[in-house]
Amino acid sequence: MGNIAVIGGCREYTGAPYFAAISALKIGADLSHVFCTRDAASVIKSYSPELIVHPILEESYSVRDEDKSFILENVLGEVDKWMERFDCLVIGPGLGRDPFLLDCVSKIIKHARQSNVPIVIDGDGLFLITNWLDLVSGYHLAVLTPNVNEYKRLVQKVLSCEVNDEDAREQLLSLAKRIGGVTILRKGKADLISDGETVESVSIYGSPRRCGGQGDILFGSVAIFLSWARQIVTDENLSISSRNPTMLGCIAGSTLMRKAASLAFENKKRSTLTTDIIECLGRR
Ligand SMILES: NC(=O)C1=CN([C@@H]2O[C@H](COP(=O)(O)OP(=O)(O)OC[C@H]3O[C@@H](n4cnc5c(N)ncnc54)[C@H](O)[C@@H]3O)[C@@H](O)[C@H]2O)[C@@H](O)CC1
Ligand SMILES: Nc1ncnc2c1ncn2[C@@H]1O[C@H](COP(=O)(O)OP(=O)(O)OP(=O)(O)O)[C@@H](O)[C@H]1O
Ligand SMILES: [Mg+2]
Repeated sequence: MGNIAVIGGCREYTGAPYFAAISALKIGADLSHVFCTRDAASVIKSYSPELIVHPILEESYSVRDEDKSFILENVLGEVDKWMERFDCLVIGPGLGRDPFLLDCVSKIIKHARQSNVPIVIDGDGLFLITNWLDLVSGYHLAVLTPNVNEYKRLVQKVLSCEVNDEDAREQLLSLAKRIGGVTILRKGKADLISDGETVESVSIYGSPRRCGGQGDILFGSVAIFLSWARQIVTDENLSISSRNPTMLGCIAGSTLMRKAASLAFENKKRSTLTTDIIECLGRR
């Protein structure tokens, strides 16, 4: 039922990549890998024996200038060894913004694209692509999942204007079109999703609580649902829909995340945490 790889996790953030990877696993993925920095790896491993953790990324502070190209090659070699086994790459949870690290990640995105592996990008991955749009522009298997701030930065950069909530659907449609038909899931009170062709909205009741990490559950979920939707759409015998698999993945991920958050809130009220929501992913 799919293998997912999360590229993220550095000295500051170890929760975000864990939330994304464990969510994919709990929803039904066979394996979840995490590619992170050395500092983050043993912390992430200690949260769960279920995850496969690769401590291969490096931040500038731990690398001498003369070693950078060698390390870059090494990182790419390690990720490439696994690339063909991945059904989706999840890029950005807790990645941080170190320039050398982001340089490595942009090369990983290029390789994933060459191999036709879908990529879901969030958090610091969005910071990277907002500055280097060519990395995803025109790639139909790319999904961006911006929160309120990340969306604002994307709109300013790509459309050279401010966010227009009066005409939210039209603006999202033109944004997705301008980035060459990538799929964008704009998170908020209602989640709006567009691939530049159509716009869908998911507004089932979620949770009034906003604990950090809910976005990470969401895009771990989108990754696994998108890989299933892609199999269904491409397998003639299973064909139940001609819809864009990235749109289907976003709709399913958003619906499940909101439902799980509402179940968790019924129980834990204001003290609901991301781990409580993850516990509800498999509930009915
Ligand atoms: N435990 C962890 O390790 C976590 C790490 N995270 C990582 O932290 C880094 C920064 O992510 P952030 O999510 O802080 O991104 P940003 O730095 O863009 O901050 C988003 C802020 O906007 C606020 N916000 C959300 N919806 C809003 C609305 N409708 N109106 C007004 N404010 C709103 C949020 O409360 C948050 O403070 C990323 O690398 C991310 O992956 C987060 O995913 C949270 C959990
Ligand atoms: N006002 C809201 N009401 C209900 N659900 C919401 C609201 N805002 C966001 N959500 C839901 O919470 C999930 C995460 O969105 P959010 O905007 O919190 O992302 P984020 O800031 O990236 O989160 P994170 O803290 O994990 O980085 C989305 O699935 C979205 O549907
Ligand atoms: Mg986020």
